[in-house]
Amino acid sequence: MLRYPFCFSCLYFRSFAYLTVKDRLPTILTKVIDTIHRNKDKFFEEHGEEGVQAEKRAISLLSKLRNELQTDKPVLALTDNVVDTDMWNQYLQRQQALMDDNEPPSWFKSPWLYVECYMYRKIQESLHLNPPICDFDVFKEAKTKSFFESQQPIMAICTYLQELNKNMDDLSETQLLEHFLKLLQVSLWGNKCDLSISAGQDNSQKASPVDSLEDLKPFILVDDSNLVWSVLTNGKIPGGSSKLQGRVDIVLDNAGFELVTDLIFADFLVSSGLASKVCFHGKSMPWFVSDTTKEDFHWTIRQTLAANHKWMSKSGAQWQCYLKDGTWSYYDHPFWTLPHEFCDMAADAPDLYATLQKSDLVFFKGDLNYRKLTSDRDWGHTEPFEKALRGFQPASLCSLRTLKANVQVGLQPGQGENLTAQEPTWMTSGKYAVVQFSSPHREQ
Ligand SMILES: O=P(O)(O)OC[C@H]1O[C@](O)(CO)[C@@H](O)[C@@H]1O
Ligand SMILES: [Mn+2]
Repeated sequence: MLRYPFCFSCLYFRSFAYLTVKDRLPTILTKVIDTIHRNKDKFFEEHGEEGVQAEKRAISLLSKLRNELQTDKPVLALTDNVVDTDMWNQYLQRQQALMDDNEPPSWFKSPWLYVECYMYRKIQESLHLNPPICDFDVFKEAKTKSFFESQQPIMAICTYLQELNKNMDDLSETQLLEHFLKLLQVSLWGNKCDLSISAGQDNSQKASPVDSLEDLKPFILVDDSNLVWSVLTNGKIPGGSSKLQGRVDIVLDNAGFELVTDLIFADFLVSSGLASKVCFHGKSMPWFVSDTTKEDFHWTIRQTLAANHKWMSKSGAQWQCYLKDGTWSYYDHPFWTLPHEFCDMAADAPDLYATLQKSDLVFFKGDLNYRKLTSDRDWGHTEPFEKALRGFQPASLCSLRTLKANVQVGLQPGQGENLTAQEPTWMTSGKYAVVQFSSPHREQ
């Protein structure tokens, strides 16, 4: 039987996992409680006294949750009876079976990935159990703020895109490749701007993204962009003129600036003819503070369209058209907000796996997706990406991720050790990134 490294958990005092659960998660919960409380008047206006009672009950459930987390109590089964409740409760059973001495899984004695996802799902449960306010997005304010705080760089990349679109037909293949690499990297570095690593603090993009790409290049630890380009050009080396014109999927991460960079990249893929169709995948509930929901996705496009800036507004209008005519589509699937590693997808969400199999290339944005791709385990840094995927290969795939958790595979011998010696926090600071590719069609 194959043996895999251990999952990260909070058992190791001072580990990043431990500090996240001990410090960052309670801070996020406190902010959630505060947000719900500050919206009391809104709940009253919308639902009368029932809304106020719902607000009180939700806060009391969340305070209880924070206390259970901080005192390492057992993780409890969910009781809200919605579409994914059974999946969560079955997963708890699975965790229980893995525990030594038949102890119940608890906050600090379970895999980090599991308890972190569980906290976000429990926030949702506290709202589900209080129906008048069950659709309230506790992170909406933070996501909106991050979008508005990034207006300058958003204008800059929309202008870049529209200038490029005007001249698209005259570009040589080499020029096309250059623009492809730039916009891929803009989308990559857009992942710096998540609000979970900063426990909800402002983390928005301030500088113009295209200008800083050259300076950021040394921080890309694995760069498989050429392999991604090969897929999009049917394996032809620059100089040929073949374009794939196939289907690209983007498994989204954060709303705000990062989402705009993904939309820009998707626009480029379609307007250049490299892809004929883009399918976006988002979360079906508020998740890890800044992750994109269906509401965030459409809100962002509407805001871009309504902006008082010619090129932003033109971009937003184009994106609306792509959605209307089916060139772009948005999907959410409950699997993205389960705690499962992606190698479980084929068995636990076969419909989603089959959907991804129809794609020619799937981008996975962000750190959490990387943790799920690699099962959040303590792999050696030189282990091949394919090995860490543990059979998850629905299609050619590429992770675009800035490092914010201590898993990283596919490095050169000595690369990880050198980084650790120079900069002990290289895996969690968000300063480094990877463009990491894997394909079922690739010779290993
Ligand atoms: O938005 P991303 O890139 O998935 O990052 C989510 C963050 O949450 C974490 O799971 C830690 O809370 C890290 O992995 C990462 O910092
Ligand atoms: Mn995120």
